[in-house]
Order: sequence, then structure tokens, then C-alpha cells
Amino acid sequence: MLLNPSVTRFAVDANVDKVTLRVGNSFLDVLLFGATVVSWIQDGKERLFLSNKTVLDGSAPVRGGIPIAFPHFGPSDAFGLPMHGFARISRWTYLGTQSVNPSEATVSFALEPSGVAKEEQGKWPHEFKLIYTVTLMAESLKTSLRVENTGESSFDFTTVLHNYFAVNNIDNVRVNGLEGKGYYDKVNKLKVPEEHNKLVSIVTETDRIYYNVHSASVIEGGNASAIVSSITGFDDVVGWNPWKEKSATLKDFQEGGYKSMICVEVGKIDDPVLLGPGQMWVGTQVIV
Ligand SMILES: O=P(O)(O)OC[C@H]1O[C@@H](O)[C@H](O)[C@@H](O)[C@@H]1O
Repeated sequence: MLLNPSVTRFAVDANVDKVTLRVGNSFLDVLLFGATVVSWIQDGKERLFLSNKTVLDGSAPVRGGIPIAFPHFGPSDAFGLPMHGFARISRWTYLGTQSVNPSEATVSFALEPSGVAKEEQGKWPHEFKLIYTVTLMAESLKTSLRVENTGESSFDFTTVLHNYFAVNNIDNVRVNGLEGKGYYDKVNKLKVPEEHNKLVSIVTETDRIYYNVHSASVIEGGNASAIVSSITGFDDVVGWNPWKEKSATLKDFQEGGYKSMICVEVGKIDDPVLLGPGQMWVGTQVIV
């Protein structure tokens, strides 16, 4: 089959542009806002969850797709940055198509201090350059974040690629690949030395950081619906589902949406990256 890969850039409105990649029957949409992947359709099936109450106008982080947390994962930090940092609420620069060959299309995006969202500019006092590279193939998606220290002094950071996967029914979902791993249970504020389940079910609000995981998959009804593998650079995997009560408190979360999503995020959280002047770090994931 001829895949005819292509890349198209659309101006959605004055603030938000979107880049669409096509490879055969696979389509990917990436907003310049946050360099957020918001849709990945394979053979007519949407692989990512996107809340129907999210705003896509650049006024708030996207609730769904693959937002990027940087320069920190989690709540507001010592620098007064918002939850999950500024990367997901800044408008990235489109660097264009990096390559289009018969089986894949690659685009990339950049963020430097001058591109950081106005209200957050200058709070994190470091010179940096982020490059986010997205490769669509007919059967998979690869995303890679490169962080460069372009300044004169060291900085450290934590980061995640916040994958929201679409599922049919969370009751039938199991996460594989976590057995034997230690984790921090953020809901119960508990450090658990070892996950004993081969397949982890989600039956209540779940918010966990699993350590040293380099491959994890979402199994639904016995079939893998998303496999996150070839994880390099990132050492941790976050599993998140807000469940009924918590999701009802999130104004951008559609009613009942917790049943049709699961976040399996790749992160560098427990052991922050320290970058000296001129140094760089790269984190990559491949999703099948
Ligand atoms: O609502 P936000 O800022 O997009 O965050 C969503 C969730 O993101 C997850 O990565 C965190 O582990 C959760 O604690 C958090 O609630």
C-alpha cells in the first residue's frame, strides 16, 4: 500500500495553529499551543482521549492528547509557575517538516524563553531551548523531547509527556508492565515498595508515579490498546485517572469522561535532570 505521507499546516485562528500529519490511514494533529498532540486517528479510530469540554483556543492547557509538562511535573513550584510548568501553555515555534519518506513523516517544534507564555515569562531564570519532535508512522507514533541548556549556569528540571489514551470502558482496562516496580501513590500519599499485580486495574481515583519503568501497556478486554515502549531518557511512568468525584471538580473534564480515558505518562520525575551549560537531555517514547 502506498502511504503517501504528508504534512499540512492550518491556521485555526489568530492564536492557535495546527499541524496535521498523514501517513496512509493514520492522521495526527499537533497544536502549536503547547506543541500538544490533540488527535491520533488510525484506521478511523481515535487513539487519544480529548475531553469535549476542553478549550483549544490557547487560554488553558488542553485536557487530553499529549500535553508536555516542563520545567516541572506537578503543582506550582518554587518559581511560582503553574501546575506542570509553562511548556503546555506556551505557543511553540513550528520548525517545519524534518523529513517525509515513504513510511513516515516527522515535524518538530521549539520553545525558548522568548516564547514562554507572557504571564510566566522570566519566572524560571534559565536560558534553554526545547525541541519536540513528532514522527508519525502508519502503525506507531514517536515523540521526543530535547532539552538544551543554552545559558551560563546549571539548572535542573522534571518533565512528563502526559499521554491521555482513549479506552472504551475503564472497567475493562488493565495496565501491564508495572509489576515489581515501586511507586508513590499520590492519592493516599503513600510510598509503596513494590507493585504486586501483573495487571493493574483502575477502580477508583488513581494517581501514581511508578519508578524505573521503560515499557507499559494498556490492555482492554485482553488486547493491547496502547503500548508505550522504547522509552529512553524518561525513567518513570505516571498512571492517572481522576475517577468520578475528582473529574467532576475539573471544569474542562466532560461528564463521565473518566470512563473513557487513562493517562499513562512517561516522566523524568523522581531523579530530576541536572544540565550544565551547553549540556542537553533527550527523552523519547514510541506508542504502538
Ligand atoms: O489537571 P492537570 O493540571 O492537567 O493535571 C492532571 C493530573 O496530571 C497527572 O500527571 C498528575 O499526576 C495528577 O496529580 C494531576 O491531577
